Amino acid sequence: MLEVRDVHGGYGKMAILNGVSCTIPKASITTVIGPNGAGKSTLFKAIFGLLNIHSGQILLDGQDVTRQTPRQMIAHGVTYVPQGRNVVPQLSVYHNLELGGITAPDQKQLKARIEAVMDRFPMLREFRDRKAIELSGGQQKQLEVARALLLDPKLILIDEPSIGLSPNLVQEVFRTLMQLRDNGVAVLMVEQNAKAALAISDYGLVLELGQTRMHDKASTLLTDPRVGRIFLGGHVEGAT
Ligand SMILES: Nc1ncnc2c1ncn2[C@@H]1O[C@H](COP(=O)(O)OP(=O)(O)OP(=O)(O)O)[C@@H](O)[C@H]1O
Repeated sequence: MLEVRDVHGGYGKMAILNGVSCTIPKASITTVIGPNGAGKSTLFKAIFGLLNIHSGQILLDGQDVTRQTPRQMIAHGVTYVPQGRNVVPQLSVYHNLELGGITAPDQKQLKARIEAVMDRFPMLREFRDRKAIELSGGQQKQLEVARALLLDPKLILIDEPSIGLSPNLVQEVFRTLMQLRDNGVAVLMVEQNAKAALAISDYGLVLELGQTRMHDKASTLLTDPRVGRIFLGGHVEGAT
């Protein structure tokens, strides 16, 4: 579905991505791992049209989408859930969903789509009139994911979904991502919690110094001693 071909780019003239390549199939989860500053979040910005791309190509279903704007990427079926808390804290859950749908290409369908995402996340229906700030961290992340789903994405880019969440809530968010995968969505996530993320992923992408170092099945990376040694502090099972 998504193909990133030898992308170089950065902020202004400063190069951060120095040759990133990967292929993201439909109905799959890929986790991007790598040391701090490796360019993981920058890769997402490159895909979503928020970065100055110096060279290389980004293809979506075979179509060249390099240097498209975020609005165009949304129209192509790509959504981006940035790092941190992105809900409007003082607004209700329902109002947050309405706001999230503002950029949806088909506004007539918005109400029906909100109903559909509330069917998918019954918690949101239960708390529809509650202020977003009153939800737990995991529930707020689910609200963000639900908001992204209003745009009917085929590819969702999600940056550090587990940050600040307790282990139970992390599992809840991961389950949501697995459900999306089972419904045909491609998920590309950056996650510090690399071992847990790879365990629910189909593929892993290892970035270092803005370059693709490894791109393989998640199960292969999980048992690769290099991954454990370099990026996970030796915590991956089987690593020496
Ligand atoms: N808006 C920006 N302007 C200039 N430089 C930036 C900007 N955002 C990030 N950078 C730089 O780009 C490099 C890569 O940052 P990026 O956030 O992509 O790394 P990362 O792999 O996601 O790191 P982390 O795991 O710490 O989140 C860093 O050196 C960072 O300082």
